[in-house]
Amino acid sequence: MPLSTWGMEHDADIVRRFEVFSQVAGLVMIGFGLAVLLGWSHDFSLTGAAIVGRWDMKPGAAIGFMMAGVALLLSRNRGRVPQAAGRMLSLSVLVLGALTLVEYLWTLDLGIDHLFDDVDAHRLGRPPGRIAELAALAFVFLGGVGYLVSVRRGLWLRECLAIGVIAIAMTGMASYGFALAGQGNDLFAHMPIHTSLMLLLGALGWMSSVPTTGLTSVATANSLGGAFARRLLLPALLLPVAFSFVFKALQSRFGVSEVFASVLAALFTGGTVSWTIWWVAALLDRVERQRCESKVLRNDASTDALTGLANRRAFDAALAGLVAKQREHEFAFSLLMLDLDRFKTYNDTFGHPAGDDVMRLTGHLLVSALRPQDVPARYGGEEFAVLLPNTTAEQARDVALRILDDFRAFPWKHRAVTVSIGAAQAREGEDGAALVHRADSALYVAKRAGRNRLMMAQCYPLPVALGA
Ligand SMILES: Nc1nc2c(ncn2[C@@H]2O[C@H](COP(=O)(O)OP(=O)(O)OP(=O)(O)O)[C@@H](O)[C@H]2O)c(=O)[nH]1
Repeated sequence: MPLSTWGMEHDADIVRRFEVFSQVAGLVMIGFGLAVLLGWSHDFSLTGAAIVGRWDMKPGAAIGFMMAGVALLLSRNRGRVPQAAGRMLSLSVLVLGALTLVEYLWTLDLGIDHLFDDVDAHRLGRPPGRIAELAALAFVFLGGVGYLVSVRRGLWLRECLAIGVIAIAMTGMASYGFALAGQGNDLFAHMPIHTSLMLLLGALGWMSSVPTTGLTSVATANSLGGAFARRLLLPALLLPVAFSFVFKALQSRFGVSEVFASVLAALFTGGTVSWTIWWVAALLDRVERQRCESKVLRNDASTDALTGLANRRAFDAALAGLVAKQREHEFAFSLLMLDLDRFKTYNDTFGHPAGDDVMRLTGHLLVSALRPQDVPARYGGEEFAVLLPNTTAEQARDVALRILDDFRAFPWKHRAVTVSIGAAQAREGEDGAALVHRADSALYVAKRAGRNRLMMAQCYPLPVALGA
């Protein structure tokens, strides 16, 4: 079932997947935070084996991620108490980050950094267990995102804050590669890589929890743009960071020169961008071709091959549409039924191919006599029908007389070709079949009256012959 927000159509399945991702992100943050806290309390480093020489996530950060994770899980619950609890937790994440920043800015110690003994503390020259500066800023942003999502306010501020968290997380990840290569002594040097990863997960989790609003609505859109965003955004976000990380790690672990590592990172990043552009171009090309093919197929299915007019199926659909529209609004429309006169003798005398030429020319004559919104159709054999929207019987009569004149004036190849016309304005509540029947009956009367003329189907007992 498609959901629609901001004029975009969203696929319910994709929306659900994003919501599930947000819940998984919440669970991972809680689990990771718990594991880190356990590590601190039992004196082992969770990431020590994988991330040599780097310090672990601080206990304060682990608690921040746990609170953000629970808030994310609660965001799915519509109850008032869980909603209020989720809002409080998000505000707590914000306050945690803000207090840490206050500590840095005014060299204060508010006592929030002393949960566990930190062996790195002396090396860093700051209180034990204090969250890195940029991680603290990211917590302020992350808490803000969570709060704004839960109160359904400040859409663009919320998206800007989420992008801020993502930017900090990605810079943290990229600079980790440099730090590995022994060149990182800047702000990011003491922000652990897994803090960056959890921040990224938190921001994406909050953005995915409201998948039909903000920037995420593009990724869940049921369109080509949505398909691009779903497939390309995350790789585009992560791959360049991953490359710089991997090649800097190569530099530090295997003694690859800095120039060579940078060249490799540039090559792979450039290759990824080129591949992405190629992929988008190939997909656009395929979509364009499919659109052309389906247009041809659609035309084939609704067009009469000989005359180029609408076929019977398209006529029936257009008639049903007008009948339905008339039921909803006050709306006049009329129908002309046309039949070539003595066409059998034409065929018999000049041959079937010459008869086909007449059929084709009839198509041209009708199109040139009508407005773009009128629907001329081949009804069957040498019988034609014309639907005239927004047209009263009087106006339909003028159109039919014009067609009669056009046939009479046309320089036909072998002999004059004329047409008989029956016209009827749709009555209120009348169905399509009844309207066709009345116009067809008028056409029959026109034939009986001598052909080459118009007969109006009226409310009067006797039809009125015109144009003879
Ligand atoms: N060439 C050609 N002839 C067609 C086509 N469709 C129908 N016809 C012919 O149109 C003729 C219709 O003949 P009738 O129904 O007897 O009517 P008529 O000769 O036009 O006479 P009235 O309608 O009474 O004026 C038949 O000979 C059909 O074969 C077509 O697509 N091409």
